[in-house]
Amino acid sequence: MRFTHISIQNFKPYEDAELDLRDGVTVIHGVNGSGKSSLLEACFFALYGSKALAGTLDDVVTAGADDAEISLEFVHDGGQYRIDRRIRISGDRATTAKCVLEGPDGSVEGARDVRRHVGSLLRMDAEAFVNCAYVQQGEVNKLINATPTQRQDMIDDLLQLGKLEQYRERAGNARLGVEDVLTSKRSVLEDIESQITAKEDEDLHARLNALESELADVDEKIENYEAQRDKAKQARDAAQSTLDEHAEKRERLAEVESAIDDLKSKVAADESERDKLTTRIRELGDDIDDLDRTIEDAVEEMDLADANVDAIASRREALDDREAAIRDELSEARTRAQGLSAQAERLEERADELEARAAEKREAADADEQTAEKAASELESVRETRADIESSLETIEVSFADAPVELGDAAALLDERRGDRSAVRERLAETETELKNARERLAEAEELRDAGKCPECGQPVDGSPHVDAISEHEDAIASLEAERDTLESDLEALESAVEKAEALVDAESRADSHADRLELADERIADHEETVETRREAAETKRNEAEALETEAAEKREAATTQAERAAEVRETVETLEADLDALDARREQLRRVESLLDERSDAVDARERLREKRETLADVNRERREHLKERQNRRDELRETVDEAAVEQAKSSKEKAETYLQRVESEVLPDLREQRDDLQSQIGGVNADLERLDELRERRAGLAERVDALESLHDEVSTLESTYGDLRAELRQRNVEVLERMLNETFDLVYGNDAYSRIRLDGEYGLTVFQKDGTALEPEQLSGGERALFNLSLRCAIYRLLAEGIDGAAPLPPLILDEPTVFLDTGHVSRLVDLVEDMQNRGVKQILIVSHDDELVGAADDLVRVEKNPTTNRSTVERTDAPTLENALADD
Ligand SMILES: Nc1ncnc2c1ncn2[C@@H]1O[C@H](COP(=O)(O)OP(=O)(O)OP(=O)(O)O)[C@@H](O)[C@H]1O
Ligand SMILES: [Zn+2]
Repeated sequence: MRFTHISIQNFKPYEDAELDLRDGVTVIHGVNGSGKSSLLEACFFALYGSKALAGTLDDVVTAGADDAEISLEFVHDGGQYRIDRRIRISGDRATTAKCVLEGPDGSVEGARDVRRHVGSLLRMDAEAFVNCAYVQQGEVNKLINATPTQRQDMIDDLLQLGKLEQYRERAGNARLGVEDVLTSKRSVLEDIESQITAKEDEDLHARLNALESELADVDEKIENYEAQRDKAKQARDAAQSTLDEHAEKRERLAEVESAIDDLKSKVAADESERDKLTTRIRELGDDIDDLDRTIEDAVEEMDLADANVDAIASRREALDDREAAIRDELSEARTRAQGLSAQAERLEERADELEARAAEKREAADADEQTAEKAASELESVRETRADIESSLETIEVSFADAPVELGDAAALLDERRGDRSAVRERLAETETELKNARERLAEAEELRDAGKCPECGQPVDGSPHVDAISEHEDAIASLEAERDTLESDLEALESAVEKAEALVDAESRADSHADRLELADERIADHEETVETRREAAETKRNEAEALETEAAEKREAATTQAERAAEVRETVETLEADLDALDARREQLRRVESLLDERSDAVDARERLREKRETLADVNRERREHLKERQNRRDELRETVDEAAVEQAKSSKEKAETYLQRVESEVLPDLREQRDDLQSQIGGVNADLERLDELRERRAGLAERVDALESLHDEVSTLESTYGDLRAELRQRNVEVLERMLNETFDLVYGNDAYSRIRLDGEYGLTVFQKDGTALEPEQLSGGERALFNLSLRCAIYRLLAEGIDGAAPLPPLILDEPTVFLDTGHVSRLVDLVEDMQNRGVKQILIVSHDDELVGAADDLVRVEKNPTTNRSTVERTDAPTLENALADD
């Protein structure tokens, strides 16, 4: 098997990488962390999916990417294969979104099916792949530290020796199964044999014979008893029929006798009934005679033409006619009485009404009269008042007789007087002022004169031009004083004149008011006079009207009395007519009585006729009965003669005997015997069943014995098979161990090339021991780090070689993959490693993939692949560089 192409997207540090892989040694190199191991992991993951991962699916998808795709192409056993996987992150989990394996036989889909298919194709699962072909980085001690059992399991598994163990186990299980069946069959066989022995000891045939002869005896007895029983039954039945016959006869006799009694009593009953009927008929005859007499009296009393229906009917018709006439008259009289009563009532009402109106009139007249009286008395007092006013007015007129003015001019006089007075007052005030001024001027002049100065101009004067002036002044004063006095007396006179005028004005105004009042009084007098007159007249008229009304009322009342009297008369007529009607009813009642008497009579006659018929019928019936009676009595006598009491007694006793016998045989003897028979039969059945069972057991024993023999030989075969598988595996393992030990020593010699150790031993239990030159043994763990790395590589290569030589034909091995094998190695040992790789190639390993940055290994490569990581994007790329020739290598140096 060889990888041919790997293509990855978003796988770990790779964004998008592709690489063709060829035969021979491919070395993948690059700096730490550039993505070398990831490239190998991608191949491994492509084959086995999540089983190839230490971590989870999420780890393979480039951080931040949504999905990763891996596609691996390889050739295997001459066929072309391709696996495509796509991992998608959905949510926070990664899932396999696509997984398809395409091969020459079609395609397989789904992660699980693809993994299984790859497992069976390569004959190894993910773990076996790691153990055999893929030496992962830093796993130097894995095989060394493993326990021998783990190693054994691992190598057995790789070499498919596990299958033999499986077969051996299956054979073992089969052996155990056979043993189980064999044991149970043997115990069944033993059980059956002991059952057979027990049955044989019972001597079943002798028992069967004894039981059968006993059964024959019992059967015979039963037959005898049954025959006896049948005879007894016949005897019992014969007696019974004799008894039944007699019983029937007696019954019939009793029937006849009771029929006779019955007839006799019926005859007697009917005879007494006939007697009763005769009495009743006679009584009815008497009743009819009585009725005839009563009817005759009534007819006579009522003066009826005849005592029959027609006479009664014609009389009833006459009565009806009479009644109709009376009723007509009555209804007329009632109407009239009613009319008259109503008239009387209406007249009374009218009289009442008229009287009431007369009373009203009288009341109104009284009221008028009163009003008139009141007006008359008021008229009187108004007249007195008027006289008073008149006299007051006269007094005032008298007071004007010596007045300067006429009545009516007082106001003008007062105005004149007041005008005069104010003129005088003015002149008086002026005069007084003039007087005052004159006096002042006199005083000044006198002063100046006394001071010798001109009293007029103030100039000093000697004596007198101006003495005259003083006297002038004194004259003026005197005249003024005189004028003033006159004015003052004038004023006084005028004052009194004004007062007088004022009194006149006052009197004049009083005279006016008296005149007004006088006018008013006159008006009132007129009013009152009119009232007195009209009211008195009205009262008179009303009284006259009242009188007239009262007269009319009296007339109406008289008429009412007349009509009421007439109504009473008519009512008397009504009563008479009603009495006539009652009399008619009484006549009718009498008619009905005669009618009912006639009915009663005819009923009685009918009844008497019916009773006579009945009596006749009874007589006929009794005649017939007597004949029957005679017949029955003859029959009874015949029956009495046939009854035989002695035969009945004998039949009774023989029936009793037969029944006692039957009772005993049927309820005791026969059931006992039958029980015995049933018991015997079931015993016989049991013995027969036992015999059958014995035959059956014998048959089964033969079958079982055969089966046990077969199982025993099968058990032997399976045991042989089991041990064969065990032996085969041990043998094969031993052979493998020997080969592996040889290859391990060869490889270790090749890579180590040191004389320190003589050899490595791999014992049958896969224990590993290293021997030093001096023969001392060392555990592999005791080796140095580098030695252990070499030892591990040797062991891995040995296993790979063993497998390659062992099974390569069946399933070509995958490429040998070494991840960083040089880690612990010094330069010398790196060249040894190169030798090992060449050796492996020479031994036919087609494809070897090595991750390394060691120059020497790089130099040994057929193909060189360079892995680089972009420091800024952190994305890895892969590229194939030319295979380094020696010159290239030297040139690089
Ligand atoms: N899921 C991932 N997404 C992105 N980068 C990843 C992821 N997983 C691993 N890496 C990166 O891949 C690199 C590891 O690659 P790898 O182990 O293949 O390197 P290497 O070349 O084998 O290194 P060394 O020489 O040290 O063995 C690391 O730098 C790591 O950061
Ligand atoms: Zn003078």
